[in-house]
Amino acid sequence: MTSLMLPDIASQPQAHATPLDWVGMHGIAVPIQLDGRQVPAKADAGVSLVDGNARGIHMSRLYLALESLEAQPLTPLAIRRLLADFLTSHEGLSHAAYLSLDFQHMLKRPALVSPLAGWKRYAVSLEAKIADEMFHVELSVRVPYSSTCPCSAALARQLIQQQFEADFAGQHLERSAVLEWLGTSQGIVATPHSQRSQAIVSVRLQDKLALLPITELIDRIEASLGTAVQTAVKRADEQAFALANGQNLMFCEDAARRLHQSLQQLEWATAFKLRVEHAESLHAHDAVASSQWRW
Ligand SMILES: Nc1nc2c(ncn2[C@@H]2O[C@H](COP(=O)(O)OP(=O)(O)OP(=O)(O)O)[C@@H](O)[C@H]2O)c(=O)[nH]1
Repeated sequence: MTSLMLPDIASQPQAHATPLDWVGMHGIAVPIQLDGRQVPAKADAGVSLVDGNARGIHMSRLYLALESLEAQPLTPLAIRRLLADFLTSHEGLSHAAYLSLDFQHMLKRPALVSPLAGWKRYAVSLEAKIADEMFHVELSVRVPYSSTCPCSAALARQLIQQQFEADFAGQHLERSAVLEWLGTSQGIVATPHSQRSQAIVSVRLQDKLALLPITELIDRIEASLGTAVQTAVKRADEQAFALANGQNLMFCEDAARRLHQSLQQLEWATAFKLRVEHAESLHAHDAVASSQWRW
């Protein structure tokens, strides 16, 4: 049997003419090219089905078009061309084309003090579409960081002051005795709580952008939050991290405001939304703040 004789169900007329917003495939395995490396990604690819009389779209045409991602670096232009291919291959059937990509972006990060370095893995997703002949692309990243509660820090300091009063009341202060006291957990009786936190940021990119600013966005987020989680850590690095956290106390509101102000400076972003989640060690629930700009 030749392919000409195979039944083509998708092309058959449809009894109930109802257009559909999105038809396609979810969770396709595709290799993409990032920073000269091949990275495994998961794609959702779809088009609208505006011809309500057509039974179905041509899934294989979308699937095969995705092969272009393997052969070139992932850029906004490459994504735009791919979406244009989706539409060309569905002429008369579709007006809108969609692509989502999920992958992990690996970055090597230096330690704070020691000459060590290690890898960090960031969850990245891209949402792109051509609709009403306009191209839109949104880049989302999930960035872990450390936050120390400012209220908890103040309460701990107060307890240390009270302990100092109790231990040294009425005494002539000996510098060496105070120094020794400062180095004990009987003196420094309380510590503030810290939490591993996450910033989830989505940025709508300018449509003429030549490159995908994934690393730039992650760097911007980590710089504005101040206490990124670490990779390879020796004791000197851990001590530097403790100092950085002590000088960077923040509620989730502080983190969200900092991020908002910093993201507004991005030249290549036309809109953004952000959410920060502080996985509290004080509670079994999280403290969360979110914000958006022109979203
Ligand atoms: N439209 C549609 N196709 C599906 C679905 N599930 C599986 N398929 C299959 O996807 C395969 C590819 O469809 P097409 O792209 O139309 O394949 P084709 O007709 O050989 O390719 P063209 O000649 O390019 O149209 C077919 O074998 C369909 O049966 C579905 O829910 N909808």
